[in-house]
Amino acid sequence: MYLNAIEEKILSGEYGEVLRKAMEVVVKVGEVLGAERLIDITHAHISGVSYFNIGDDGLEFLKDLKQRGAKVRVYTTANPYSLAGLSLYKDENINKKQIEIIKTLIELGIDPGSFTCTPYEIRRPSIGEHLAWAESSAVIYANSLLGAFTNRESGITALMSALIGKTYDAGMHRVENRVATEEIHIQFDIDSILFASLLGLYIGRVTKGIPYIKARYRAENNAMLNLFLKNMLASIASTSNSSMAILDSITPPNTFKRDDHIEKISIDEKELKYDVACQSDTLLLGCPHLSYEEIMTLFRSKYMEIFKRYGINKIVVTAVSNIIRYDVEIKEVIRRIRAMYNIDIEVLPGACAVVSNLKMLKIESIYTPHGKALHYLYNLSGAMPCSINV
Ligand SMILES: C[C@@](O)(CCOP(=O)(O)O)CC(=O)O
Repeated sequence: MYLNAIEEKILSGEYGEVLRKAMEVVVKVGEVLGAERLIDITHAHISGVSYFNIGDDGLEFLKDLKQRGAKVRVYTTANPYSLAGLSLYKDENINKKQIEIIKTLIELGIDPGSFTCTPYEIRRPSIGEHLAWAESSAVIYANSLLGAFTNRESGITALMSALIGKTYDAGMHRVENRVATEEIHIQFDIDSILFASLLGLYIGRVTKGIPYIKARYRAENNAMLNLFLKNMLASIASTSNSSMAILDSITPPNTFKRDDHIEKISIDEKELKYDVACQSDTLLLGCPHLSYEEIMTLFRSKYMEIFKRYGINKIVVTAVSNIIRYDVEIKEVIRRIRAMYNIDIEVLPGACAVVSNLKMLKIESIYTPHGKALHYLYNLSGAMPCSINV
């Protein structure tokens, strides 16, 4: 791989051991993927934040980096923390360790107002920006909807890229690699989060890499349309390694190439099964995180009546941290919903229920319309996910 003079110096250790190691990791991964050079990034997003996922070893690794003076070189956001970040566990040690992870990441230079799986709601990349993002749902959103360029990084490679402000020029960073592998025709109107999700989970299972999706979306407003798209994409990324889908008439032109001689697949509503026979009195909304507009769209009578019919009396909402700007408005709606429907709502900015041990919080099962949560909840949190048609 060609390295410029500064990159060479970093790699030879002239700027210290932390940067040398970070450069070594990025160059090695790049060489394996056939990169000929490094490119500058504008924004890194790291995963590996939940104490339940990274454990003591992960925390030690981050603390060691900090002690060696590591600091990110570019704007960097981080994934949400587990519910232990809000001190929700009886086990003080778990809360303490999660808070230490958060503190260490902030000391490394991560935006303290981030901690979200939707970093594009904190800083929206422009078309053509090169990023080093982990978090599969954010990666596929950035490539497919925003016209940005990022590979699906691991927590470690994204962090190493953040430290040097660069990534390797391979994979999704090159337009010639952004070619659809099959054309998928959706035979029904996408009109709910659940069906957008089930469709995404299905597409993830059949795609060879980059599905070209032709679909009609029937959404009441832009917030709902965004919910359909982001849940479909997050679900594709849950059941596949895919880091991009090309959405007909939506994905920005010139950020992908077309090949007309690809397999055509058509998907009918009947193929999407969701008869999970389980029930709960609790609903999880916000996987990926909800924005303020999305919360307000879902906190309306139309949906509360559906939730009541399912026997739900508690809603846990995980959301992008910047919704705290609308604290007064959100609290007022929550108060009205409690009075009218007897449903308690807890909004948790910055946190993620899916990466938290829910069994320890005595949550055995939970309703959710989100495909990513339906896919990961059981293995990551121990709670049984029940699908709800919203
Ligand atoms: C399932 C997933 O969202 C878990 C992220 O948790 P953490 O930030 O690695 O603790 C990872 C992904 O989808 O990229």
